[in-house]
Amino acid sequence: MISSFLECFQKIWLSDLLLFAEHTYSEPRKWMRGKGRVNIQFGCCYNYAMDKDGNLPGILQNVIADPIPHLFKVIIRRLIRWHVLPATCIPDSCIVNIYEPGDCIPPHIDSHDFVRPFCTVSFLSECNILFGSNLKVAGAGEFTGSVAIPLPVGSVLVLNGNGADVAKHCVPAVPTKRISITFRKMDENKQPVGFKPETDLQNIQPLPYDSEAKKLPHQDWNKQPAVESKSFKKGKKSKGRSAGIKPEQHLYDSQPHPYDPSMSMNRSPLRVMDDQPAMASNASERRRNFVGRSTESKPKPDLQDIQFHQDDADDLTNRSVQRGRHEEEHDNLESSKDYGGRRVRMEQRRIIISRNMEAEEEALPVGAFESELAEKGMREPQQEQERQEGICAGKLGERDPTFLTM
Ligand SMILES: O=C(O)CCC(=O)C(=O)O
Ligand SMILES: [Fe+2]
Repeated sequence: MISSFLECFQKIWLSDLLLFAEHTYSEPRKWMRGKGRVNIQFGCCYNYAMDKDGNLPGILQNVIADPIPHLFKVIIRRLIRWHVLPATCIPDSCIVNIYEPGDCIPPHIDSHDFVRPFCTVSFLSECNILFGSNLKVAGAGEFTGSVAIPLPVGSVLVLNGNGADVAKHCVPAVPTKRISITFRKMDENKQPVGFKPETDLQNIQPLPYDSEAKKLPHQDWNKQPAVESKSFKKGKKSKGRSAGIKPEQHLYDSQPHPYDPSMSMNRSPLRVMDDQPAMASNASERRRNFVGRSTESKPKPDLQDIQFHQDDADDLTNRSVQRGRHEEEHDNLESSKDYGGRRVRMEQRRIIISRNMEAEEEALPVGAFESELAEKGMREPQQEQERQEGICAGKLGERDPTFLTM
C-alpha cells in the first residue's frame, strides 16, 4: 500500500518534472531561423499550440510551473505600485523570451486565458514591435504591419483594449540579442488545478498620490482614453487630431524632453512633441533601418480606434516630486496623433525613483511604505544599490523607464 502510494507519488512527481522540462522551457530548432526564440515560463505553463498529447492551446491545467523568481516579483510590485498595471491585475505568471539575433515572435494576440492589461519589459537591446490587424509575413522573421513601436531597453509596454484584443503584434527578427519578460495575470477560471497564489504578491497597493498630484487625473483602466492632445510646450493645447505623422516615422522620434536631467539622445528616444519632425539619433537611425519597420501606409478602418499610450513612466507620486523642479517646463504629457489615419493617443510619463526605495520597500510592511515615502521624498540613485539590484530591477528603477501603454 505504502509502496504503491510512493510509486504513484513518484510517477506524478516525475511526470511533473518531465512536464517542467517540456513546457516551461522551449527553444527553436536550429533550422527555424526567424521562427522562434527561447521561452521560459513561470507561474503557469502556456501551450502555444496543441501539443502531441492533444492538450489544447492555453494554460495547461495539469502542469505545475516554476514559481515566479524573486527579482521578477520585485518588478511586479513596482508595476502595481507605480500604477503601470492596476491592482486588479497583479501578474501571477510570466514568460521570458530570449531572442538570439534572427529570432522573432510571429503575429499573435495574447491568449484570453490572461486578463488585460498585461505588460512586457524589454532588456538588452532595443527592437521594434509591430501592431496591426493584418500583419503579413514578408520573409523569414520579417513582417509588415500598420504600426511599429520601438521598445527601448528598460521600457514597459502595456497592452490593453484594442491593442491587446484587436490588433495582433509581433517582433520581427531581432538584430542583436534581446530578452523580454511578459507579466500576465491568469483568468481565475484558467488557473492550473491546485494553483496557489503567491502570498507575497497579494495586496500590493498602488502608491498613493500626494495632495498636489491628486489634482492630476488618475489612470482609469476601465475607460477608453479621450482623444485629446496636449502639447508638452507650455501653454499649448490642442483637441482632437493633431497633424499627421507619416506611418514610417516613429512615434517617439522627437526632441529630448526638457525636464530629463539625464537626457541623452540614445537613452531617451521616447519623446513625443506635437508637430515635431523626427530627429536623428542613433536609436532612431537604428529604427529606420530596421527590418521590422512599419510598411503599411493605408489607413485601416478597423484600427482607427486603437489608441497608444506611451507612458514614459511616472506614477503621480513621483511626478509631484519632479514638478517642483520642472513645473515650468511641461503642461501635460499627453498627445494624440494621426498615424497613417489611425487615431493614436499617447501618454508619456516618467518615474524617477531612488533605487534605495527598493530596499526600503522590501523591508517595510505593505502600508508602511507610503507614509515613509512622503517624508523622505526622492533621492539620487546610488551606484551600490544599482549593483545590488541587478539589471532587471535596476532598469526598472532607473531614471525614466518608458511605459508604453496600448
Ligand atoms: O518580446 C516581446 O516584446 C513581445 C513578447 C510577446 O508578445 C509575448 O510574449 O506574447
Ligand atoms: Fe504577445
